[in-house]
Amino acid sequence: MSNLYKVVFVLGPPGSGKGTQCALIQKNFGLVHLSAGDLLREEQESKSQYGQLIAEHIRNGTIVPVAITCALLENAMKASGDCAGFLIDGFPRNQDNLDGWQKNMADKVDVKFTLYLSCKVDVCVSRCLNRKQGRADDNEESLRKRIHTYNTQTYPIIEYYEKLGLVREVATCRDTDEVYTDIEKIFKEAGF
Ligand SMILES: Nc1ncnc2c1ncn2[C@@H]1O[C@H](COP(=O)(O)OP(=O)(O)OP(=O)(O)O)[C@@H](O)[C@H]1O
Ligand SMILES: Nc1ccn([C@H]2C[C@H](O)[C@@H](COP(=O)(O)O)O2)c(=O)n1
Ligand SMILES: [Mg+2]
Repeated sequence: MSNLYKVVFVLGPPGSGKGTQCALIQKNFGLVHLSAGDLLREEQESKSQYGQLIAEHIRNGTIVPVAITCALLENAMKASGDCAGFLIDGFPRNQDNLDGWQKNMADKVDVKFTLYLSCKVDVCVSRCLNRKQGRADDNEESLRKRIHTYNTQTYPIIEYYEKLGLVREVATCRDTDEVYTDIEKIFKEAGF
């Protein structure tokens, strides 16, 4: 039996429902949900030496250098104990994320596929503006920047995995339950 961590990346525009769907997958399949954005927000709040740098990137919708994010992800994976695998939400978000992951993690993990949650931009923006979680980047100006970063830097990463036959796309401009029904099939077919 392989000792490699099983990993599913979860990507999609801001507000497409990554966190919402990961919570359901975690509950029903026993994979551990690790949101790169949540880990960075926790690091920022912990008076880390990187706090200011992380806060600036989050406000500007730009991407934190991979050394920081990859270390947070690896530490969280090590701290998780036995589980069915990991849902890595919001990573790899750009070429720097992908390069850093390949360099440090490629030989420790088995990437099963990338779950791509697709959704129209206007629906995503409206969901974020109504989210009411007090996020510093859920405002119109930050959202414009986050969507620009998604279109120019994250979508090319989805295309990279698509060329490898590793993308499973689910449209999320529908009720949460309908979206999850499609996702459940994908995870069952993948043997989870
Ligand atoms: N299918 C859905 N229908 C309606 N609202 C939804 C749906 N999925 C998620 N939401 C709501 O939209 C908001 C954003 O969802 P969520 O936080 O899961 O998105 P996300 O992709 O993780 O966003 P981000 O990239 O900004 O972290 C939340 O308020 C959530 O409750
Ligand atoms: N790989 C990542 C993931 C997230 N961030 C930063 C920049 C994002 O705009 C912000 C919020 O992420 P979300 O919770 O929306 O997934 O966190 C990053 O720099 N690198
Ligand atoms: Mg999220």
